[in-house]
Amino acid sequence: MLPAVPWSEVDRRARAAAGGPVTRTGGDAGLTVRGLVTDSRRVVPGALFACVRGATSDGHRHAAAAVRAGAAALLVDRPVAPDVPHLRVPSVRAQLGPLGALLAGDPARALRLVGVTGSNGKTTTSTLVRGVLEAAGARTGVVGTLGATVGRRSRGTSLTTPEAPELHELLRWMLDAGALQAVVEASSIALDMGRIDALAFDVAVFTGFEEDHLDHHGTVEQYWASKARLFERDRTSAGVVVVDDPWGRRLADQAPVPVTRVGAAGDADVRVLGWRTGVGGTEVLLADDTGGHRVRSPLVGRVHVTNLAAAWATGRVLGVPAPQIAAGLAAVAPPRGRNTVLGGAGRPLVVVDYAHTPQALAAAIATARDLCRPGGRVHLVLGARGRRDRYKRQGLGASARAADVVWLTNEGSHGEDPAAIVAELRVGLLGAPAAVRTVLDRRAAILAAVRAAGRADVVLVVGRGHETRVLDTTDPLDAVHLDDAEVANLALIAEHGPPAAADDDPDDLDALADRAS
Ligand SMILES: CC(=O)N[C@H]1[C@@H](OP(=O)(O)OP(=O)(O)OC[C@H]2O[C@@H](n3ccc(=O)[nH]c3=O)[C@H](O)[C@@H]2O)O[C@H](CO)[C@@H](O)[C@@H]1O[C@H](C)C(=O)N[C@@H](C)C(=O)N[C@H](CCC(=O)O)C(=O)O
Repeated sequence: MLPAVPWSEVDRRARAAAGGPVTRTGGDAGLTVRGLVTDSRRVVPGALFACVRGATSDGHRHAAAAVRAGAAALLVDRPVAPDVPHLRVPSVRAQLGPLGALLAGDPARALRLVGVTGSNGKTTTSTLVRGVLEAAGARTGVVGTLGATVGRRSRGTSLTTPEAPELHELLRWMLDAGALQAVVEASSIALDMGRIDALAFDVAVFTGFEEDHLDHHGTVEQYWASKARLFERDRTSAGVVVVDDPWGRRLADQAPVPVTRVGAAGDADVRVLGWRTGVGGTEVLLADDTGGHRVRSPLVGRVHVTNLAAAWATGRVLGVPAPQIAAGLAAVAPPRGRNTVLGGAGRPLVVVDYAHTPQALAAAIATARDLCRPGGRVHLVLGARGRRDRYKRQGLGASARAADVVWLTNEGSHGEDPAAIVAELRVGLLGAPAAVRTVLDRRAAILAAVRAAGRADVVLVVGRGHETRVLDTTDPLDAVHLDDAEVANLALIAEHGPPAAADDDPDDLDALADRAS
């Protein structure tokens, strides 16, 4: 249960955080508020309702509804309901972190915190870091794209990084459940919009970078700058940075906090010396200041090599002994929709992955190629989400050229014409050696790919990963259930029968070729 906080205390915290004048109106000495809410449809009696100006709506317009739902007071930047106790501040959004923390009882002060950012690999790395910290004996919560978890309890979230009040409430929930530590996925948009304000991380992790979310950030430089903010002194004490791309290298060079460099480069502090991956998992050979280490993980795919190395480095920075880190990494099960491997046992393999950027797609195709049996082909089921980051589509098509057969399909058009989205993907595929087919119905596309695949082949279904809802209109209420892994499993059974009893697949790491980094 969230604490009841005196109105005067809210006023004091708001003044400390504000960059300009704060005016308190109404509210007698006995007034308390419980919980900070930014959506009028979620107000509970006694809450403080923050009127946030957004891109499509303005919370000030919903203040009356919030009061009707029982809001005890309002946080505003212009007067809207003079009779209701309110605090007027220069920026409501800028107060969400400080006041969200206060109204959740400042849980972050009692938790050791790790923040994870990067274009790809945030979810996997967060899950791995949690595994490392739990192996060291302390209960650890995690919040990110897959929701929030502590112990065996989970809660759904609608954003990768929730709005600050929800995030602080989740940290309170974790603390109350006995957590001593928490791992927070920090998206660039969240960093930009202040969703992780009022959190001081012990370690900030950067998993890598490629162009994304330019609809929001405008330029790549701005996108990088948003991520780099996590490495400022007021946000973290230390950094762990994958330096395999120039943006990571630049971050490691410019960060004002001590940084542990991770990657294949000779000057990396945690250096990847070699790796191999297959259906049985991934093995990475690392070197750090304590010597060489062999890390084994059930996660499948080359993209996880640096995720594992970054989680290793985070454990080291937090003082976890090497054997416990290795045990923790070995015990973490693959997160849902991150190179989830289905099939095998006499049937083609199907890999379901979240890859939705050109580089992530290229890496996913390379992993699918690693998993093919001799002579096997890669069938790629590819779409692109409507009404978001349209500039990525031709790049996705270009990466798809590395597949043998490409099944272009719908990935949730959000009101756009699915055929027009596919046409834009096709531009990147012009002249490609790959055979390209279009099946707009996503279920039918997955089924067709699985039907066409031989025993040595791999069907790679990308874009949605763990997601189970798909939307083809602009009204979120029209979203329907669609789970790529579920469809692929049904297709495997329909086309190739149930798994054979004797599994003669090469699911032993020793059967796999070594790679030198
Ligand atoms: C760009 C962005 O992040 N937008 C978020 C932002 O929307 P917005 O500013 O347009 O808000 P708005 O809809 O205009 O509403 C303004 C205010 O009025 C309130 N309201 C609105 C209607 C109503 O009836 N009552 C009411 O009180 C809203 O709750 C809000 O506080 O505030 C909303 C409420 O919190 C968010 O749902 C919305 O996320 C949208 C849905 C979104 O899709 N965001 C994505 C792009 C995002 O943040 N993704 C990142 C990155 C993921 C990754 O790593 O790839 C993430 O962290 O999830």
